[in-house]
Amino acid sequence: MALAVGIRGLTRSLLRPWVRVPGPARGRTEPAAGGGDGVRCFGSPRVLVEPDPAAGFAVMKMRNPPVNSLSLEFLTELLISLEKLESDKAFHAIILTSDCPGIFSAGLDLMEMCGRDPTHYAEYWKAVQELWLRFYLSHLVVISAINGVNAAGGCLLALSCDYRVLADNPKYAMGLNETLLGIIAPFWFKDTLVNTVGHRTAERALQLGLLFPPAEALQVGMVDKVVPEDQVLSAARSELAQWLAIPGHARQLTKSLMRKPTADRLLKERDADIQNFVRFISRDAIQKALRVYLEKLKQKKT
Ligand SMILES: CCCC/C=C\CC(=O)SCCNC(=O)CCNC(=O)[C@H](O)C(C)(C)COP(=O)(O)OP(=O)(O)OC[C@H]1O[C@@H](n2cnc3c(N)ncnc32)[C@H](O)[C@@H]1OP(=O)(O)O
Repeated sequence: MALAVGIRGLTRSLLRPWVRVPGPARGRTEPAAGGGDGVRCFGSPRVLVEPDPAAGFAVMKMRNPPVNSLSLEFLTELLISLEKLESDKAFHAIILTSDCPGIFSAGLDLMEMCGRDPTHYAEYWKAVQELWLRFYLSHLVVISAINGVNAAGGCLLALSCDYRVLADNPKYAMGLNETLLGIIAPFWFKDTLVNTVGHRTAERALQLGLLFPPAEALQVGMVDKVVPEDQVLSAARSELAQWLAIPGHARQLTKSLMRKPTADRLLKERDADIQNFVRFISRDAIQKALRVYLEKLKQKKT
């Protein structure tokens, strides 16, 4: 099986980088995230970036409606946006949020894991790994402004940030709910959760597939702050000030010191992890479980 799917090659083949933002924001000069004037938003079809270079950060808005499920194209666009900001010395931080009302992310795109062939599963999983590694180890400060429900792979993305602000709405539960789908969070999802909430809470949360409403998410340490819904972005911006006041090299090296051992575990076994995923997801019983789950999501509407 061809496992060496290069994400950089993939991004080049899939996307024209930095296409103008489609829809209402196309070609428009919007107020920058931090309030500066005249800075152009940029991005790709599924990721809108509102830069505020004067303040040193950008707001990255996920907009893959209806539920910001992490499809291969969407993962690729998120990676391109991150790379672009990381390679520009004007930016020291990102605020990651959602442009889909009430939804931060529904997690990995089930359509990418259902009824496809092993080569596709391998390519998809490599992109999921890459997204986690790049966000988890980013030299930028990454703060998530979680403005909606946030399941499984979406929760992993938020857990990879340096700080999490969650909107105080009881509907906005978040967690790694994989077991509810009959699947298993991989070891690096587990490690990221353990590093955030501790072993006992993670063990219970992972086995039961718990999605924590805001008050509980705060209590177990899954998020750092819960604020009224209309203050999520401003709270993230205020928090950023403290992080940006620290000498950058000292903060970055400390982040790496804390996170590298966890990332190295995956880096050492990356291909084996892909093969495990492909074997697991290709099993008839797992495919059936995912189809049943998808069907339940659809039936919920009727
Ligand atoms: C070894 C494997 C390891 C894998 C590791 C991680 C796995 C994951 O991340 S799996 C994904 C887990 N996610 C979930 O369990 C969330 C599922 N979704 C929901 O609970 C709801 O959709 C949500 C609460 C997010 C939003 O609810 P609504 O606003 O009521 O929207 P709908 O439920 O009607 O959804 C709209 C539309 O989107 C489709 N959908 C939802 N989630 C996903 C998804 N993760 N992937 C693909 N598609 C998704 C849903 O079926 C609806 O489709 P249509 O009926 O065609 O409109």
